[in-house]
Amino acid sequence: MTALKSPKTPKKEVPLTSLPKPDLSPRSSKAPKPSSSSKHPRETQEKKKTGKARVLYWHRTDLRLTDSPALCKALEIEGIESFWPIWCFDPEYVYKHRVGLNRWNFLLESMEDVSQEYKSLNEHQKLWVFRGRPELIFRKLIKDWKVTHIAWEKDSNAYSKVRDEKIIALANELGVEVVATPGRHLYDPDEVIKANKGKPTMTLHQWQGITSKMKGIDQPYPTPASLPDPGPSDLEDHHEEQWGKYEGIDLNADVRTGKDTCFDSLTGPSDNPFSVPTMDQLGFQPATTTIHGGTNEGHRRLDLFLSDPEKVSTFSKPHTAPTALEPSTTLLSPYIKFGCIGLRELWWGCKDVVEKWRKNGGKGETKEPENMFGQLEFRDMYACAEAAVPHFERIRGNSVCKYVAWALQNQYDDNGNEILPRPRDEDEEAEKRFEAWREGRTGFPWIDACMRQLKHEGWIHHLARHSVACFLTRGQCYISWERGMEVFDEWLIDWDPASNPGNWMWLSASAFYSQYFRVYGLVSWPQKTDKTGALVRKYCPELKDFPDKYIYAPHLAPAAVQEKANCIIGKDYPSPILDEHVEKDLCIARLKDAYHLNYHGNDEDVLNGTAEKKLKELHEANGHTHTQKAEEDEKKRKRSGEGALDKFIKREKK
Ligand SMILES: Cc1cc2nc3c(=O)[nH]c(=O)nc-3n(C[C@H](O)[C@H](O)[C@H](O)COP(=O)(O)OP(=O)(O)OC[C@H]3O[C@@H](n4cnc5c(N)ncnc54)[C@H](O)[C@@H]3O)c2cc1C
Repeated sequence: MTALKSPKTPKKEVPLTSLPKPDLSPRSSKAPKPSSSSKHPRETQEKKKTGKARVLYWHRTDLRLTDSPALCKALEIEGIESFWPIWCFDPEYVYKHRVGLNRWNFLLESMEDVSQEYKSLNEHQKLWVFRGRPELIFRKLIKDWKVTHIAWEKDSNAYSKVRDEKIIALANELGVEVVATPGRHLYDPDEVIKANKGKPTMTLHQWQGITSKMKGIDQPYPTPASLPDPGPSDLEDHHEEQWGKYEGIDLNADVRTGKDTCFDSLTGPSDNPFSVPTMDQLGFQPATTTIHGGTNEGHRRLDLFLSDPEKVSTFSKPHTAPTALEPSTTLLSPYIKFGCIGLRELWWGCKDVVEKWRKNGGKGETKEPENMFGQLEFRDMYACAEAAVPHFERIRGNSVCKYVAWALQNQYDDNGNEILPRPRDEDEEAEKRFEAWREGRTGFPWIDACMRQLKHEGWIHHLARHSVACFLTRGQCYISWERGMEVFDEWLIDWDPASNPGNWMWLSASAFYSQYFRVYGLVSWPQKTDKTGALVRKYCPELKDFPDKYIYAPHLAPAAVQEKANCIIGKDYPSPILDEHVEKDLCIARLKDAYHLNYHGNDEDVLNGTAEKKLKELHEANGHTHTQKAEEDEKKRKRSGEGALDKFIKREKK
């Protein structure tokens, strides 16, 4: 294990009242290795019958030991006799959520890493991994292991709340104490929403106003330097329950190998019980990403960022480069998503560095929202919106989402449930555009490179996310943001239930942002940070020999240039699927209509279909349909004596 600096000495003293006493110290003090003469846990327990609490610490998206308020709170429980850090591999997650191979891989690596961290504190410890539905597992463990407390890091998003409620109900039924502690955000979203009178925070300014009246952000919490022993680990599995039973559709079927053994038994293979499953056991093919999970890798990246005071102090998100081959931002999002690093470590680490930089006369310090603090605040702002808005992840029923008559919107049955698997939409053209976008073959190299990078790596730069999301929705394709979000749900390693829908609503000008007329250019935008098209050459290798001049618009290259580059557009690389400028104008016009009618996802007219009808009528009346637009363009061209492609070439020459 690498010795890591603590960003700041914690000011918070954690009272250590429990017996045996876990040692909580800052991460910088490397955990002592257990001596080779350590006794077997059961033997040790015989001698120390001092305590009576038997605690399960349930890891979810907090795969770290550092800066964990929830873990600290769990270790403070009075009189701990046995302590098991556990993980439940839930079939609902494995089958019901779209999760790409890169995120699976990252998760398993992070679980393995945290398990090793536990081992380094106490040789009898590890991450105890179970395979099955948490409510069944907890029932069994409470009975068989005589558990008295269940502790976890509380999250406020809709997914977690449903899961938490089940376990809380079970604990109440069986007389077990629950210790759920927030820690995934700078401020507990539930508290912020309460302070905002139950309303979501829809601007950063609003979030800042509310939190400025709350207690300041906690300092990083200390890392345990020792850990109580686990209790007995025998657990009879008579297959009395179908631990991994799942009857819905397997949304990850397309990335499976056809054989999955993860849920064959509650505790995993008999020769390695409670172990972290492998990709193979989960039935998955290998991942493709170069981004690796783990609290150690997360801290290495964090330390690297903090070791550059100028970079930290002058960080300005709009000035980072989406075209860079090496990430020009921190690439900490996957580690934040899986809780491999603590948020307070990053926040106070940056505060410390910036303060020193200032004292040393550093110049050019950036301010919120573009600096690092602003980035983390945006994350909290979305969490406080998601937790307060039912159906935040879709249009229908979502009170903050403007209604636009997008193509390929989610379909619902009479009971309001989404129809899955999704029937192919009647709008063939939109389906084709969507597939081309997803697969990175739109004929616009910047979009295609970003989408191919996303699929391959599970991460792309924030402004690359802007580009592809804008293109798919209000920029050119006029396709529902729900469809784009779903692809991100699957492919992003850093997928977050608040940040993903929140940012998709932002980019489609459905909420948080309203300047729908500002659209990213498919050539001009990437050219701002890289005229050579390095990212395109990497992810669209068929274009690698095009001269810089045509790298973002190879369809404009003369035939001789295409031949020389060994890539004929329309044969070796697709022709553009649409006319960038015509579609942009149409999209802006339709968004203007939608803003005029100003419907939201929970309006009665949206729920009963009237809004869509009214909007389409308005588009028709205003001349905002493809046919009307084509006729109008044709007339204009005839008047000016222009050929169909002339304007592209002129634009290119400018
Ligand atoms: C359409 C779209 C979808 C997105 N989906 C997600 C998602 O599912 N999960 C996710 O973590 N981020 C999402 N983002 C936000 C942002 O793109 C990523 O957080 C960022 O690119 C991660 O890279 P980084 O760690 O290098 O970021 P940095 O610039 O180094 O920022 C540091 C941290 O700040 C937070 N952050 C920065 N910008 C945002 C933002 N706009 N919204 C929320 N948090 C932010 C992240 O935790 C990030 O790790 C999305 C953005 C867009 C446009």
